[in-house]
Amino acid sequence: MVDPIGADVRRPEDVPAFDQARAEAAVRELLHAIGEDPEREGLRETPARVARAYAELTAGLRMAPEDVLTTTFDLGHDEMVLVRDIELWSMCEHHLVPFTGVAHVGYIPAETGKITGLSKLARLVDVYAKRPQVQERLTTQVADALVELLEARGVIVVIEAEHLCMTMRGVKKAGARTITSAVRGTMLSSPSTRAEAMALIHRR
Ligand SMILES: Nc1nc2c(ncn2[C@@H]2O[C@H](COP(=O)(O)OP(=O)(O)OP(=O)(O)O)[C@@H](O)[C@H]2O)c(=O)[nH]1
Ligand SMILES: [Zn+2]
Repeated sequence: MVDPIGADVRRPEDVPAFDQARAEAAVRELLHAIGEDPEREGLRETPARVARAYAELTAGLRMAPEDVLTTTFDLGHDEMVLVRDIELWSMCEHHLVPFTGVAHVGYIPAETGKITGLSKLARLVDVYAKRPQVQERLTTQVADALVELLEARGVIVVIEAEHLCMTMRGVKKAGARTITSAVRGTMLSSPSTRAEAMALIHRR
């Protein structure tokens, strides 16, 4: 099943287990294809290493947001919470090379004051970053998970990233940064709330 922006919307339990042997065979084949000799000393362990690396870099495919938003507290705090500059490494689904940057994640809790641990916001970013991605979808998935699971009244997610597929190949424009945002609830309906969040995000 695919959503309008092409996301894989399978439940994590419906995603097959990572197939180490198949990934190793594919990397060996890729080495052949580029004209290398996978049997030479320096490359002998490479297919296994690359496969393990891909297992780690795609671990988010086998995780759901509720696996990381485990700790919620009813603190009665209903004002904005914003974690800025969350380091981000993901993998562009067009070229399978990294894109990297920062995510800023802010929300206005539900009226009950239901909040989560700050580290869980960073873990949530990783659930969606550790899979083949496009930046726009990553941004909206993080925002929608906070609306759904925390019942947050307002959410803002801003991601600033550099795509290595634009830096090391293709147009080769180092330093170009892509900025995406997803805004929900009161962050959308109240310009002053959104302006406050933006000011906090951009304060240096
Ligand atoms: N919207 C969006 N585009 C992305 C993202 N990551 C990579 N891309 C773009 O995806 C596009 C794929 O374009 P194609 O023309 O199919 O592939 P290509 O020939 O390799 O394109 P070039 O990168 O321009 O050489 C490129 O323009 C990439 O810059 C992303 O996160 N979001
Ligand atoms: Zn790319």
